[in-house]
Order: sequence, then C-alpha cells, then structure tokens
Amino acid sequence: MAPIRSTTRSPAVSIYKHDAALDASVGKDGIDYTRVNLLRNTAVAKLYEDALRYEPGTSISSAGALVTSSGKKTGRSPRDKRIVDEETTTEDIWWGPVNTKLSEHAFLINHERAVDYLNTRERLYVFDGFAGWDPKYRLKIRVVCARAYHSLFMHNMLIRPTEEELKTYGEPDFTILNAGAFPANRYTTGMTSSTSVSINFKLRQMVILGTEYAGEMKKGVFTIMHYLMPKAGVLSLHSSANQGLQGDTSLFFGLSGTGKTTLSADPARALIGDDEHVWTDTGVFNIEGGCYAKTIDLSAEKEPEIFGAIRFGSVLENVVFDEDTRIVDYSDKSLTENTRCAYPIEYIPNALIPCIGKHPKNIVMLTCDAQGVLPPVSKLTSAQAMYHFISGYTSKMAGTEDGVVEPEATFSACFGQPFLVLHPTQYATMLAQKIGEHKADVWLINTGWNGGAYGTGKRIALKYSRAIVDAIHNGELKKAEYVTYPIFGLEIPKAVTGVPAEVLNPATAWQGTPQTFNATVSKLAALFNKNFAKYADQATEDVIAAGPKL
Ligand SMILES: Nc1ncnc2c1ncn2[C@@H]1O[C@H](COP(=O)(O)OP(=O)(O)OP(=O)(O)O)[C@@H](O)[C@H]1O
Ligand SMILES: O=C([O-])CC(=O)C(=O)O
Ligand SMILES: [Ca+2]
Ligand SMILES: [Mn+2]
Repeated sequence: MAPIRSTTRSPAVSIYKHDAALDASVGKDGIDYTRVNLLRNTAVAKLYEDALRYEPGTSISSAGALVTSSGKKTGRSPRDKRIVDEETTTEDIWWGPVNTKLSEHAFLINHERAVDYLNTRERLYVFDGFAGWDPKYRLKIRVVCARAYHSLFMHNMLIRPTEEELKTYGEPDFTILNAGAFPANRYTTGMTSSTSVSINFKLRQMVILGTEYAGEMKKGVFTIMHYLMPKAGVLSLHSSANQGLQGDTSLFFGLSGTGKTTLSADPARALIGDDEHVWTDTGVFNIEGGCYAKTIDLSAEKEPEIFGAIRFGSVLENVVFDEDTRIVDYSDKSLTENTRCAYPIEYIPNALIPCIGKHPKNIVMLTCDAQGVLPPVSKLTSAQAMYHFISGYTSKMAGTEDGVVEPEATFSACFGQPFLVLHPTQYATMLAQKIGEHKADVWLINTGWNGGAYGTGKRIALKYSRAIVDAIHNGELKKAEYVTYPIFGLEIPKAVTGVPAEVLNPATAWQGTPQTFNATVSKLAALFNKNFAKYADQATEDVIAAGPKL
C-alpha cells in the first residue's frame, strides 16, 4: 500500500487567516485573549519575521531554516519537573524517581508568575493544535508563549488544524503557558532552582519558567499523553514508527539519541512518526505532527531525508553557521552537542498522512551501549522483551539533559523513564498483552559502541544498523541461524547481509584482551541485575529469569 496523503490537512507551512471574533474571549487560564498583538495560529512567514526582529541570536540558514538560540538551557531539565499532587492524581502517579510532588498552591504561584509575564509582553503568540492523529483520542493543545520561535516550534510539532478545525476549535483540553525567558521564584515552596516545568492535571495546564529549551513543550505533551492514554485503555510509547509497502508496521523504542528518528527515516518505508506513539485496539497512531531530529554530525550522505527536511519553516536550534555563507556546520558542538531541528512531518518525503498505522509486526528496542558488549542485534523471547523493556538499559547521550557531558550508563524504564507518569509495570503489562495478541517479533539493536567501550571502541556504523533493520524487514533475520550469547542469553544471528560477521558478536568484535571483555560483560550484567532487583517483586518468574546470569 502506497503512502496516502489526505487533502484535508493544512499545508505544512500554514497560511492561517486571523479571526478576531474567535480570539475575543478571556480564557480561564488567566491569559487576556482580548489584548492587542495577540497572534493566534500565525503564518510561518510572520513568525520568521518576528523571531528575526525581536529575538537576538536568530538568523536564516542557507537552506532557509530559522536558526534560533534556546539560550542558557540547550537540553531538558528533568530535575526541575513537577506534577501537582491533588485528589485526582495523588493515588495514580508514580511518585519518586521522576515525578516530584508540587502543591496546588505552589503551582498557582508559578502560574501567576507566568501569566503576569505573558500578559505584559508586547506580543503574545497562541498556537492551537492537536496531539494524536486518531480523532477518538486526540487532545486539543493550546500553547501560549512570548517567543515566535516557541510558537513556530509547536506549530511544527503539534498536528496543525485545518482552517475549518480552527474555526470550531473551542476551548482547549490542555494549555501550555511557556514563560521560559522568565525565571521561577526560587523561594516558592518546592522549587530547587529558577527553572520550573510543572503540570497540573486537574486544571489541565502546564507552566514553564526559567528554560527556553523548546523540547520541554513537546515532552510536556508526551507526559500528558503518558497519563491520559493508559487511563483511556491505550498504550503510549516513546517510539518511532514506520510502515512497509505491504502495510507492515514497525516500532522503534529507545531513549534519547538511540536512533528512533534516524532509523525510522527509511526511503523504503513510510514514516508514521519519529518519537511518540499510541498503540490502540485498531493500530498505532502518532501523537505529533512533526519530527525533532538531532543534527550533530548530520550529513546529506548518511541521513538524506532528515537533511532535506531542513528548509523554510524548519526550526534549527543552537547550531553554528558560517557568517558569510550561512551554511550550517553540523559538526560544531560549541553551543551544545544536542543541536536539533524541528520540522513538520510532511517534510519527510514518504510520510504517511494521516499518521496512523496497523498493529506492529516488528518491534525494535534500541539501546546505545557505551560498554560495547551488547550485540548489534539479537532476537528476543517474549520474556526477554519484557525484561529489556522494563530495564530500559542505554546510555544517556551528551546534552539532551542538562549536565550530561559524555555517554552515561543508565536504566530508563520503558526506554523513556523521564516521561513516565504511572509505574513502569503498568506500561509493560499493556505492552506484553499487545505483543502476545498481535504476535509481533521483538529485536534488540545496539546502536552504540562496538569493538570496545566508549573511549576505545567506536559507535557502530549507521550503515550496519540500517542493514540490520533491512534484514528484519525483508524477513532475512527471522530465518537466520542463531548462536546464544553467554551470560546475557541473547540469540545472535550468525550472519546479516551487509554487516561483517565478526561485528555481530561482541566477543569477536572486541579489540582489547579477552580479560577486559569478560570483565566488561560481567560489570554490565551486574548493573542489569542490580537495577532489576527493584522490579523483582512485581515481575513474573520467566521475566526475572530472562535477565543476565553471572
Ligand atoms: N548506528 C547508528 N544508529 C543510529 N544512529 C546513529 C548510529 N551511529 C550514529 N548515530 C547518530 O545517533 C543519533 C541518533 O539520534 P536520533 O535523533 O535518531 O535519536 P532519537 O532516538 O530519535 O532521540 P530523541 O528521543 O532524543 O529524539 C543521530 O545523530 C545519528 O546520526
Ligand atoms: O525531549 C527532547 O529534548 C528530545 C527527545 O525527544 C528526548 O529527549 O527524548
Ligand atoms: Ca528523535
Ligand atoms: Mn524523544
């Protein structure tokens, strides 16, 4: 089935007309919608002009993208994220490692601070969009912000309403107030810095203070969906998704920087989405209307679809360019290693619009192992799939989170712990049920180090990871011969077309001594076991047994 394009969607570069009557209301959120210079669903060209005129550090790249600066914060601030503890959330939320309680009163102080800041700006931008391509589950998300850059970012990342949908939009389901240029008051109870990202599920509002990193907004929407979707009986996932010509869907799970965006952009397959999906009783839908690609070391040769998506309308963050030519130097890490580009999904040539696919046939769990001891690919049993989903082992890549400067081993439950709202086992239970019901094959792909750990080995070549993904899709791997990888008990294929055989087995790929290899395997296995101990009382025997054996 060839990708279908709907004609009802608005063009990726919108040309909305202003509708004064619709804007003339004061919302419950404290924002004065009757004010002058309220720019609602503003045309992309106008957002460009405003960003260039009013926001220092803004330029146009040689390709036509809007080059912006997110200021001091160039990655998310997970330690400053809060969820309001109130009667609707107190029993539900997985309080602890990622979800920190905030009182209703403290939220109101943050909220008032944001509202006062936003209402006193010269100009205020409002973008009304949708999260979720399936009309049954979609949420109306309003983004109110003071920077044209932020409005353009969410114009690209949310699903853009048609003129008709905008006319009948009504009240939003959730509002994001982004006052990121203005700090939180550090003396507000519960604040530990001048950065604050807080979500109030009862009031259906999110408030951002003290960070202008735009990723907070898109991951705020994801956090909201990670709470509301499981409550609605469907499974939200930190994954990309694409579809083959026969309509076979693949999901790619993975923490930040593991390759969801890179590997889902595949010329042979239609892109459903690059980062956030929901698996329902009828298939998989994308939450977003755009993609947010890492651009560090980006090249037209290695990642042509993404490179080509960087053009008029795209938002390019924290990159360095040549003063004369305006050509971006994607190898420049001087501002951050987490350079990014946000573009509408239609900018990827074979995007599937509407972004809804069938039930997944293949599920790929991406890990970026900086120890260099996990195989480039292995086939997982259903117990192993659960074990690895709950473990979520990978390395945090430099820059995506504040303070991370080199790959750091981490266990991020469900391959997206920073965005989980409920306990990991709730998502895992739903996933196990869905994999069983739809008989999906599950694969673990290490897109990280090979031949040695970070510092001695090197990251596995993208062309090898792509060849592995191709071998999954064309059925080669399902039929391959396997050997069992000791300790981890993973099944490694003996051969994959396009990948040297010695690379496939970490033991033969290892450039150091067998002693250092064995020690590294044991060290990583011990880390897995230590991490999984905290889930042992909630996991079944076969899942516990699917972990490494020392
Ligand atoms: N073997 C490989 N496979 C995949 N990506 C690789 C590989 N080697 C290097 N890379 C690079 O790693 C990065 C993967 O980032 P990508 O944007 O795909 O992450 P992501 O999983 O989408 O993360 P996020 O959730 O933060 O958006 C890209 O910069 C890509 O060029
Ligand atoms: O949130 C971001 O900055 C980018 C992203 O997708 C992630 O980290 O998973
Ligand atoms: Ca991505
Ligand atoms: Mn992500």
